[in-house]
Amino acid sequence: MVADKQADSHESNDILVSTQEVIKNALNKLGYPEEAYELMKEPVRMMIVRIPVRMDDGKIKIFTGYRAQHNDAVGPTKGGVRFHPNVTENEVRALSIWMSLKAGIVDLPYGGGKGGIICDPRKMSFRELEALSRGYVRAISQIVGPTKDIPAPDVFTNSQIMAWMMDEYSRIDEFNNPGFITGKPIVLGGSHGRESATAKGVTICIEEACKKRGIDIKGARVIVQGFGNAGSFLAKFMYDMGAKVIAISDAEGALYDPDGLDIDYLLDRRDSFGTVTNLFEDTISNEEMLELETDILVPAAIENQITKDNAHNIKASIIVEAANGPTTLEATKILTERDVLIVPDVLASSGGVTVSYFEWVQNNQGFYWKEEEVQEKLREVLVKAFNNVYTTSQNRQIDMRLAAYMVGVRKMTEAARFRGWI
Ligand SMILES: NC(=O)C1=CN([C@@H]2O[C@H](COP(=O)(O)OP(=O)(O)OC[C@H]3O[C@@H](n4cnc5c(N)ncnc54)[C@H](O)[C@@H]3O)[C@@H](O)[C@H]2O)C=CC1
Ligand SMILES: O=C(O)CCC(=O)C(=O)O
Repeated sequence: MVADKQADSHESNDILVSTQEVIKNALNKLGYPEEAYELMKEPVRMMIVRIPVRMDDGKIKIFTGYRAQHNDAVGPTKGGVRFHPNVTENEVRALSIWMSLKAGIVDLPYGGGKGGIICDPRKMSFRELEALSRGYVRAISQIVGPTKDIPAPDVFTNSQIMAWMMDEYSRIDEFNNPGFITGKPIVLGGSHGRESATAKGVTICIEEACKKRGIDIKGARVIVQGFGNAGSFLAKFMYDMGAKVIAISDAEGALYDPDGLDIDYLLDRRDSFGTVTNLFEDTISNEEMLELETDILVPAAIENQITKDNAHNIKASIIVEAANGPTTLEATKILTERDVLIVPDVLASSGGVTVSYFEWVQNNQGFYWKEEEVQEKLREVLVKAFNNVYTTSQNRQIDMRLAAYMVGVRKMTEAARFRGWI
């Protein structure tokens, strides 16, 4: 038990440590003093909560949850809530820092926040999940709210969970408060385009990256790791654009067809947790899939999938990170030396929080936009952000991850400076 805990904290510690390393490097390159790094290296607030839930067998189970608020110099913090057995405190800390960077890159009036609960929703009933979601909101209610910290979906959470959380917060607040959370169902104040927004943002980044590398998406080979919210919509967008999606995967394994998979068929069969490969006998492993010949590779599942151990074997010429933290720093270095273009997570996956911002704006003004308006605004934001980061990387002769951190960290550091914090 103790050994497990140590192994866990070591792994997620690495994510935090590597994030801190790039933040430090970015702040140095921008010429900020040491105090800026001291402020930015950790969340300003971290809440740990214990949530009792009566399970279907009548017994009470206590769950541990977290909410990290990285930096609120620019505005309220914002970021998703993850339900996953491997959630750790340090992972949530790192994820909250990445949210601040995303908000900076796409220029939103937010800082970063992130939440997580250690649980396996795949093994819980609907009723147990509702009780856990409501219990989490009650536990963190003092530090969240539409002008403080606005949660959203992440791994293994969805619009139904957002709806329960919004309802619980509205009860506590004693009035209907849709702006407390984003990623809600449309009938409860959700925005058109939010469900597919992360994948749409990734698609826009793929289009821009392909232009830089002279790759035609039509006919290009694409591999997508993860078939949940981000991965499944992305596979569908690529498929509809005429790309050949040769492999997809989920937590159980991967499917591969060099002639291209039938994505519509797979979408019809996947379950609500993004699992589909368990229905097939002829599967390969996630590890094997990542090393297949391809033009574009999109990790859209979990952290630390591309490491120094497999980076030399990756064949893709473009990697677009839909997932948070799929590539380690060592792997980034190896791949960059091999001239692989990596579009980093903090840029590539920022479509989700961008449309979440649109949702929050619509909730605040009580006036709702058409799907086309959302899509047009999202494209404008993402194309500008991509080119800003790309140009920074070219001008400074640095990889796109460091360039993205430089772009992302600047606004909150300036805001903190004007506030007199540093
Ligand atoms: N949903 C959103 O709006 C956003 C999601 N992201 C990131 O995208 C990634 C995926 O998130 P979602 O699609 O929302 O989650 P999801 O819960 O909808 O889907 C997760 C997918 O990853 C697969 N998976 C889980 N563990 C795996 C493993 N060990 N190996 C391979 N596949 C595994 C699952 O089977 C599922 O297909 C995460 O890193 C998340 O933080 C980033 C920005 C926004
Ligand atoms: O939609 C949001 O507010 C946050 C999405 C998120 O958690 C992420 O980008 O990692």
